[in-house]
Amino acid sequence: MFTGLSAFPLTPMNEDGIDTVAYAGLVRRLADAGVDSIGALGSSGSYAYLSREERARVAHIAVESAGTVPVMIGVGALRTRDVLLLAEDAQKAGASAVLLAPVSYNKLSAEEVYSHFEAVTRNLSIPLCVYDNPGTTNFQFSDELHGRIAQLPNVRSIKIPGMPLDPQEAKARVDRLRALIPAHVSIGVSGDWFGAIGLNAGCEVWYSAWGGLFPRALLEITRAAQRGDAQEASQLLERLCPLWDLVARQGGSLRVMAAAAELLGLVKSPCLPLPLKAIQGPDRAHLAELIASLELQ
Ligand SMILES: N[C@@H](CC=O)C(=O)O
Repeated sequence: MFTGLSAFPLTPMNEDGIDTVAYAGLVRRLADAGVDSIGALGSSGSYAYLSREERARVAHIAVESAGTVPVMIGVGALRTRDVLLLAEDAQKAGASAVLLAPVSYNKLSAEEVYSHFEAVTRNLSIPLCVYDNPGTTNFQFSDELHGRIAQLPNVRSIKIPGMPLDPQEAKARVDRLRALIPAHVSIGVSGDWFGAIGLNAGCEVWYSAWGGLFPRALLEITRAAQRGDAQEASQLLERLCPLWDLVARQGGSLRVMAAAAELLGLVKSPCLPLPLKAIQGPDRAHLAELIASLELQ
């Protein structure tokens, strides 16, 4: 399951908690578009804002609605004990894999992160993807730590943030990591504007937030890269630059994705867990124009 496009849907909320109908619709839409896997409860799925019960509910709906498409469930939490419970819930829901970020409040040491992954993988019976996302966890993995964690049982993929923009430097980055991790562990790129460069540099999977909303456009890029058409993949991604510029201006994808989902009528407004809010004002109007002009669907 750790190849191609892994799409990360939003988790829409309403006044009662999870908007289960809208969520099932978002997941079915991804499965119908033909994504290779679905990443439920990633950062785009607001995992850090939800209770254990809400997360278990989301995991069940994701697996049920995805049909035959494998589902990976985010199980990150501050305490190892809570991660173990969340991983148990994900396995009970029928998840194909779990995604684990070293969530922190106090800055974690490399040894603490290693022990955390060691404890979780020891208790898992499904694959795990290591979620490297310093922007939200405040933890910077070294390549050496990735190499150590990748040797643990059940580790099958690493989701790395970003990529050098120069193709040769990107390839060197992937090659350096590849030399440290076993062949059965795939390397995935995230940060959507790096998708084509990462796949072209040898990443096997694109972990994509916007793939959770516009699967067809991002699948086109993924398939071009997979068939070796690096130029086509880069050009298709560059076409979306105005969207990436808007995301950069807003400091991340989540609030922009929420507004896009609301504009498309895929979720009701407001759809994010408070205090988060979808973008409003001129940038929201600009987003509506972009969705139309870029023919995103
Ligand atoms: N980081 C995103 C996915 C890829 O960009 C998420 O966790 O939702």
